[in-house]
Amino acid sequence: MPLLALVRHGQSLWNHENRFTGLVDVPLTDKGREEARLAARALQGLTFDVAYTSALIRAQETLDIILKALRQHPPIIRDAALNERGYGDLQGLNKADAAQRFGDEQVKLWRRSYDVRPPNGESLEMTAQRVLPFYDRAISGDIRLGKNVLVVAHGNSNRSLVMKLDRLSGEQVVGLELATGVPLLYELSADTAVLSKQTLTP
Ligand SMILES: O=C(O)[C@@H](CO)OP(=O)(O)O
Repeated sequence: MPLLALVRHGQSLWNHENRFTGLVDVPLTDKGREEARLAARALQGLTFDVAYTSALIRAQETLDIILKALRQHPPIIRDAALNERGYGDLQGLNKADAAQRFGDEQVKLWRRSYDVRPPNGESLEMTAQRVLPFYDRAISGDIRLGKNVLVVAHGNSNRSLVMKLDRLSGEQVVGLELATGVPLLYELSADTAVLSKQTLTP
């Protein structure tokens, strides 16, 4: 049965600095590179036929480190559809400073609700509206061919995918947090139904 591994990139410079990142193209930290190596260790023993990542360097570098550690060279598809949610005017702000300025509740709504849009940015719903059509037209095609697929993307692009795969509602997705560099492994049927899910703790 085809496998789908979902990985959020390792710690980025702005994760480390606690800043809203979104579409800003920041690199990994040394800790992020180590998290990528640990993700590879957790994925050891699996063989991937194709890999997908975003157009952003933190996800691409995480994928490169994982594939190098696994000594695998599948075709890589890089697509902006898998980019992090655009955080609009919040990009670059420190998250704790933003909570002081706008209030904890407002910042939580911007960060975790399904349909509240940060100023000039994307809600999770808007992110899902570009991630899920890409899943349907590209990734699920590979799964239907029986391929094992590795996706290395971002907190909110992966939250969109998990919301679909786990059939979470807009209310349930509020509580979904994805750690950097911790693979989620789905076993799917050839018609892309989820058969099982596990978290591969490094
Ligand atoms: O800043 C961001 O782009 C994201 C991911 O790091 O943050 P959040 O946890 O608010 O979704």
